[in-house]
Amino acid sequence: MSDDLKKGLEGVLVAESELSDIDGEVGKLVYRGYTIEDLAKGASYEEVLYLLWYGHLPDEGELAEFTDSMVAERAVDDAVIEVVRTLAEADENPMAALRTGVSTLSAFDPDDGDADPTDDEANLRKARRITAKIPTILAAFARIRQGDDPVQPREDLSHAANFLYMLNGEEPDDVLAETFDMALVLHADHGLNASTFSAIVTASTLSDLHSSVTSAIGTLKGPLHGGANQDVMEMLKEVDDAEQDPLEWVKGALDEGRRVSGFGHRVYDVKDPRARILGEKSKDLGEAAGSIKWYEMSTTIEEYMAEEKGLAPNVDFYSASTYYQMGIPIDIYTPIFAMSRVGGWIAHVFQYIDDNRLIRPRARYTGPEDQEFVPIEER
Ligand SMILES: CC(=O)SCCNC(=O)CCNC(=O)[C@H](O)C(C)(C)COP(=O)(O)OP(=O)(O)OC[C@H]1O[C@@H](n2cnc3c(N)ncnc32)[C@H](O)[C@@H]1OP(=O)(O)O
Ligand SMILES: O=C([O-])CC(=O)C(=O)O
Repeated sequence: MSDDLKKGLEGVLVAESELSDIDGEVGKLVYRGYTIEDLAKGASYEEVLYLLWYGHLPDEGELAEFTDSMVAERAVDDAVIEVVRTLAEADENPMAALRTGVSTLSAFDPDDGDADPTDDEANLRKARRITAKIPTILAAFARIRQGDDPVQPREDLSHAANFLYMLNGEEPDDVLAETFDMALVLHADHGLNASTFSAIVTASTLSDLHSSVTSAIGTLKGPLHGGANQDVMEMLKEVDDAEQDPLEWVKGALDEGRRVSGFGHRVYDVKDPRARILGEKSKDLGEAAGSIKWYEMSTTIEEYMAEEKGLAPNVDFYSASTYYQMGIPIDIYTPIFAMSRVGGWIAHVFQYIDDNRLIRPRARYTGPEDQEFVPIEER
């Protein structure tokens, strides 16, 4: 047994995976051998889900069957919506609300209860239900808290377009629907990131799929992981609202020893390929709207961070201004990340439990030794 301490488990191999591969030196990401650039350009989120869960890209018949099976699961039980309503009225944090919402889904899942956690067919049915219902829960939460009624899912729209429809109460145009679909494709999987690791730690105890996804949502919520996309937009807004020079802002933040959200990565030494794609999208959206101020502010910060800190943007940096220009409320950026990443979490859980071993690392004990126990009344 090695006594080397690997803080943050950096570089530690704990599993084999066929799902996604990252080359952090050149900034390359692939899902099952397909580059993220090709998938972003050519595949829908539904195709990527199929690829991750079933191992190959679907043909037209397979995709139609899969899509129908997902669409059929979009509606959420009224009792779950009532829980969502209570959370929205209590002004719950959206990620916390999503975490509780997904946890609540298990009470209404016909395959939950005493189901064998390694039953592949039951797990796939649960996977479809959880993934199809997350957008419905999230859109309902976002609407209820602003005093609007939830909008029922439509059957004729894609996963991405249906979410925007349920969120805004109107069908998105093609640019919005395609941009959002692409964002879902980009966020679907990323090796053993922290939230995916949480999901498989939970699965490795032979717990159920809802528990794995709930654990993962809680992990994605933090500002060092998925929570960074919200922080990035709040930072850009702060700079803009104060009519500050972005360079001055970023210098000040670094001088105070603060981290700049959306920069740095455990695996990438160079710009995250997803940030390259989203940066272009952010610029396109700005040009279409007649102002690229968010894009320009972002690139100014990017250049300074590269020069001063040698740090490059991660996926959260340019997703922020992309979502902002799509009119999406800032505090649901991280739940949107979860809405996509659930596909990857589930794929990793399936893969891991196929050859399961309990995940249980060690901590080096640094506490006191040989203490003499003193009964409470004598302390
Ligand atoms: C989807 C995702 O999860 S992508 C990541 C989203 N998170 C963020 O954007 C938050 C900001 N980024 C960070 O905090 C980090 O870069 C992380 C958490 C992503 C990666 O962390 P680690 O691999 O553990 O790197 P670590 O925290 O050890 O940082 C290494 C050095 O870079 C510095 N650094 C890393 N990121 C940043 C940053 N964003 N701003 C300023 N300094 C930074 C650290 O202060 C540290 O410097 P030091 O050695 O002088 O103390
Ligand atoms: O891989 C990571 O550590 C974080 C990340 O970029 C992701 O989860 O998409």
